[in-house]
Amino acid sequence: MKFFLDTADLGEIREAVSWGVIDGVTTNPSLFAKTGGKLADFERHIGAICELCPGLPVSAESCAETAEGMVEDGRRLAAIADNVVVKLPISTEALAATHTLAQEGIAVNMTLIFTVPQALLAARAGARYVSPFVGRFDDIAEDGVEQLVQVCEAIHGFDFGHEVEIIGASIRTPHHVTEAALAGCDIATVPFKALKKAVRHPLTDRGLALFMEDWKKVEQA
Ligand SMILES: O=C[C@H](O)COP(=O)(O)O
Repeated sequence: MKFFLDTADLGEIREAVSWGVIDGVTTNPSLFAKTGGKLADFERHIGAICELCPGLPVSAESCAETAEGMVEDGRRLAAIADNVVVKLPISTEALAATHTLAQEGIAVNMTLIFTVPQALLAARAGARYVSPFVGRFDDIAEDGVEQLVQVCEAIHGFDFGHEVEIIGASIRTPHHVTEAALAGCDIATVPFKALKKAVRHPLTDRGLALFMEDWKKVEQA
């Protein structure tokens, strides 16, 4: 399974890319808002992310409400850099926009996917990436992992006539990362904080402390 970083923070992207584990970046309006950036800075900011990870897919979301608006945004976003993927929240308008953008060779990441039918429709319309959410199910006391498993089974068993990768999204914990991998996700998009947590384990910390202690004995001997 590949890892995308779910952030619009340039410092986080720079650091995680330096670890050699990042295969792409996903952003959304909430993540961009967190950076404190203004609307006028949005496209420049996406360009800066693309420069930090050349050749790796970077999802940039359109907030248009009509298919025409999404297509227009999509073309403009795709012109920022070759590695931009246009992110569209699923709706009938977004399906139509995806159909048009895909025919023009512009990759779409269809987001806010919570069910198998939504995932199938996104892929049928031409989405290159389909993003089922996990954590937001947990927020309403439902099982996000169960839905993720079903989406993976439904998508991977069908030939859509183009490549479709599943991005496990709304991943909040190392446990979600494990479940996404076991469900068969092609990619998990993980916030920086959760990615850092996934590196750690209390037994790793304890083992390292012991190694350091014993090494001091060797040094003193
Ligand atoms: O846009 C996709 C994000 O993965 C959503 O994550 P979140 O539910 O933690 O906001």
